[in-house]
Amino acid sequence: MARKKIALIGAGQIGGTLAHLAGLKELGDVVLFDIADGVPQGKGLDIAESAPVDGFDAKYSGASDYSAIAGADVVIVTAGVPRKPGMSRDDLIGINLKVMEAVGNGIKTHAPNAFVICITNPLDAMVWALQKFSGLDPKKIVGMAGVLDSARFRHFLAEEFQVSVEDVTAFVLGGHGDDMVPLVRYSTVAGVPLPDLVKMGWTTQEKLDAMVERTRKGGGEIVNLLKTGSAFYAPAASAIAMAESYLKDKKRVLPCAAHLTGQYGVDGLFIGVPIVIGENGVERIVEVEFSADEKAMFEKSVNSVKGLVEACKGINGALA
Ligand SMILES: NC(=O)C1=CN([C@@H]2O[C@H](COP(=O)(O)OP(=O)(O)OC[C@H]3O[C@@H](n4cnc5c(N)ncnc54)[C@H](O)[C@@H]3O)[C@@H](O)[C@H]2O)C=CC1
Ligand SMILES: O=C([O-])CC(=O)C(=O)O
Repeated sequence: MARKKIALIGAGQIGGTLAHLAGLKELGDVVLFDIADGVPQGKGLDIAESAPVDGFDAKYSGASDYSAIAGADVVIVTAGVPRKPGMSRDDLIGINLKVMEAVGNGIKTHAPNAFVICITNPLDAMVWALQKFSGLDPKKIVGMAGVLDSARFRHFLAEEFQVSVEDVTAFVLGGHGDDMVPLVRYSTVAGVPLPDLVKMGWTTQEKLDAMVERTRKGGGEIVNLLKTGSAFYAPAASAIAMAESYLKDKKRVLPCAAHLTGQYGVDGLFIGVPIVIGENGVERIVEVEFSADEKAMFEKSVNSVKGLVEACKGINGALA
């Protein structure tokens, strides 16, 4: 059986980490693409030289020509720029929208049947634009944010409760901005919802609220620590989980930015919701019930994404 082909558009901090993880997990052969000629080739060779030590088989190549991604089963897009301290993700919209146009055209020409995972920020607007530029079936393109935001929440919860991260589940939905929606009612330890854990005295409402707030600002916390860029280990791990679910038809239920056509009262936007990822891409959109408070938070987050999409249309008339 031929190996799967994974194309990584952008060979920066996340792209390099994705390439390493894809090899360690033997998901397939990896092509790194970047406009900075030499970087994708160098990272590819460096990781390939680690394979004998770690004992995995995967071919690595680097390129600055889109023809190299031809026939890719999965394309993961991190091309663009990250933010620095003092910036919001939304400040990246102008420069990264131009990048999405180039990447979308490359995918349209060379890998139109791939399952595409967009990571570039501001995420929900960039995945929307990438779908428009590439013309991909909306079921074959998703944005990575919810898995990362939920992982951050799970980490904070596991530390607070002193339990294994494996036994903590969390769902963070909505757009990937500071008004994202961590759903405490749908987050659990060993199946016990967080509000029940407050009642059981495991934590206090104040501490839970603080963890929710820290999750919302989780990206900025890392940006302020790193100073030169943004998080890359957890974002790469999150996208690899999504790619693995597609490549192995695992049908995992993961919070991702998916194209909505009326679900959650949203039409024509990409918003973070729980979806099933299998061999057909987005196989199901899971519509959970919201309380009035949750609905209000979700709508606020959707409105932020709407504003960004309108801004994209203003910048590039072809999207209007
Ligand atoms: N969705 C999410 O949850 C997260 C999103 N991000 C976003 O991911 C993006 C990438 O982050 P990093 O890898 O840390 O940045 P980075 O700066 O390390 O890498 C970006 C790479 O893109 C390349 N690039 C720029 N324009 C290109 C083009 N037109 N075609 C191909 N390659 C191009 C650059 O040469 C660079 O190597 C940023 O926009 C960042 O904000 C970062 C973390 C989490
Ligand atoms: O905060 C950023 O700029 C990068 C990002 O999206 C995250 O780490 O959540």
